[in-house]
Amino acid sequence: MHQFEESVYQLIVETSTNLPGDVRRAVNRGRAMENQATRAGLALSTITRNIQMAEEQISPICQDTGMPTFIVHTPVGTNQIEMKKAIRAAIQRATKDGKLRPNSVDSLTGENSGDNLGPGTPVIHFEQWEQDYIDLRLILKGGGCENKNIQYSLPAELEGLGRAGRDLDGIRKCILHAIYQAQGQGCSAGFIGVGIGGDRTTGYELAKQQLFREVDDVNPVPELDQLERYIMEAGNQLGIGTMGFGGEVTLLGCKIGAANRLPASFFVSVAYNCWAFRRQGVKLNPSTGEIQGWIYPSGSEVQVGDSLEEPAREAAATTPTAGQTDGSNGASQPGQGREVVLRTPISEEQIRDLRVGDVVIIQGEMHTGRDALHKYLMDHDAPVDLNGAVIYHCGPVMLKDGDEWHVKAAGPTTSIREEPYQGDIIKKFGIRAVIGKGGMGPKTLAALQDHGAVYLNAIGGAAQYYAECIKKVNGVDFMEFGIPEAMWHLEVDGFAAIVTMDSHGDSLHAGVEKASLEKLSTFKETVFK
Ligand SMILES: O=C(O)C[C@H](O)C(=O)O
Ligand code: SF4
Repeated sequence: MHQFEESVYQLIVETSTNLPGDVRRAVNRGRAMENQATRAGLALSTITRNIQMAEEQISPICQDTGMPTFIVHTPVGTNQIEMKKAIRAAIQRATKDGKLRPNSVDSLTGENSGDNLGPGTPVIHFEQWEQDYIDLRLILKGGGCENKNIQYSLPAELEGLGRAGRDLDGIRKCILHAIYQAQGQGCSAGFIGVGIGGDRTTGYELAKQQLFREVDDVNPVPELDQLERYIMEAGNQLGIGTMGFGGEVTLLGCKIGAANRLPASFFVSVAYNCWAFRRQGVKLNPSTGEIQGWIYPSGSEVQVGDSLEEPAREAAATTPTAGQTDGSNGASQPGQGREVVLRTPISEEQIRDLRVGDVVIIQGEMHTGRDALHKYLMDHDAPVDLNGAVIYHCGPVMLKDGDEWHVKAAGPTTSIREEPYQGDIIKKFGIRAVIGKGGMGPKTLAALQDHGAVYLNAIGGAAQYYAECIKKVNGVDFMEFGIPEAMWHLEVDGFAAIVTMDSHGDSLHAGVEKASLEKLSTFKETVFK
C-alpha cells in the first residue's frame, strides 16, 4: 500500500482543480439554454473561463474547498487504520500546497487548525465489499451551498405551494421549495441530491449520496426518474438564474433516492451543491494503492465554453441600466449598461451615480472581511482607514513564499451572513462598496441609501478569475482569525463586479426573489396523483 497516500493526494488535487466531465457537460447544457448577452449568460461565461483557468493552473476552482468527504469501499483484508492515516497525511500535504484552503475551524474557540485536520474533519466513511479493488471517492462541497441544504418533515405548509402531504406530490413541492429558498446564494445554477425517508441523519446522508451519481445517469426507479425529469423542467422555470441574477438556468442536475422511514416520520432532505460540483473517484490496487482508473469522466476530455473571452468586461455593453430593476425579473433582459471604473478611495458622489445593472471595474486597494471581521468591527476600531474603502466578502487561499504572500484563489463568499452587521459597519467606517455574492437584505439596503454605499455582486466560485486581478498583497491583519477570516489588504487591477443593490433603494435580489415566489406558486396544483 506504499502508493496509497500519493493516490489520495492525486485524487484531492484533481477534485479541487479539474471539474469532472459530466459536470462540465451539464454546465455546457446550461450555457446553451441561457441568452449569452444577459447578466446570467455573462456570469456563466465567467464560470466557464474560471473552470478552464483552474485546470490550466492546477489551482482550486473555488477558494472554498469544502469539507473533504471520502467514501471508501474496500475488499476484505485491507487495513482501514492505515488508510485513514494516509488520507489525513494527503489532506495535510494538499493544504500545504494550496490545493485545499485550511477549512477546519474549532467550533468553540474559532481557531483554524491550519491543516484541515481536526475533530470531524476530514469525513471518512468506510464500507467493505466483495470486489477486488478499493473504490475511493471524494466530494469537496463548500460551506455556502451546504448552508442551503434543507430538510422537510411532511406534512408541511410551504410558502407559495401550500400543503405538502405525505406522498409523491408532497415530495415534489418540497424539492421545488428547496430550489426556491436557495435563490442564488449557493452559487446557482446548482445540483441537488434528494433523500426521501430515513431519519433526520440518514435522510441527509442519502441526499448527499445522490451527489455521487453521474449527472447523466437514469434513475432505475420509474417514479423517481419521472420526478427528476419534472424537477429539472419546473426548477428551471423559477427564473432565479445563475448567481440569482434571473434567467433560464437555475438547476443543472437533480438526483433523488428513497429509503424506508418510520411510520411517524416522513423526511425529505435536500443537499444543494453549487455549480462548482467537485467530486471524483479512483479505483485502487489493494496491495499497492496505485491508481487503476478514474471513476467519473475526466474534466480534461470535455471542453467548457469558448476560449479566451473576457466575460465580465463584456457585460458593460449588455447589462441593463436602472429602471429595469423594477422587481419584474427584468434582470436577465439585455439592455444598455455602463461600465464605470472606480479607483479607491471612492467618493459618495461616485457611488450615488451608480445604478443596479452597472458594471464597476475597481482599481486600487480592497480589504477582505467576512464573519470574524464583521463581528469584531462592531465594537473595535479598524486597523486601517476604511473611509471610501471597498470591503470584499472573501476568504482566499493564500500561500507564503519567503516573506511574500500570494493569492491562490479568491472568489466571493455569501454576503447574507453579514446582514446583522453590514449596515452598522458601513455607517461607522464610511465604507463605500461591499463586494460579495448572493445579495443582502433590507437592513443593508437601507444603509446603502442612508450613507451612500453600493453592493457589488461578484461571480461566486470564480476564484481563479478574480485571483488574476489581484496584483499584490499589501498586508494582512488578524491572522489569528485564520487564513480565510483574516483581513487581507489587496491591490487589484480591473476587478469587475455588477451593482445589484444601489444607493437609491433598488435591489436586484429582492426583485428576483419576488418574481420567483410568484412563479413557484404556479406549481401549487397537484401533479403526481
Ligand atoms: O467560504 C467561502 O469562501 C465561500 C462559501 O462557500 C460560500 O459559498 O459562501
Ligand atoms: S463560493 Fe459558491 S462555488 Fe464556492 S463553495 Fe461556496 S457555494 Fe460553492
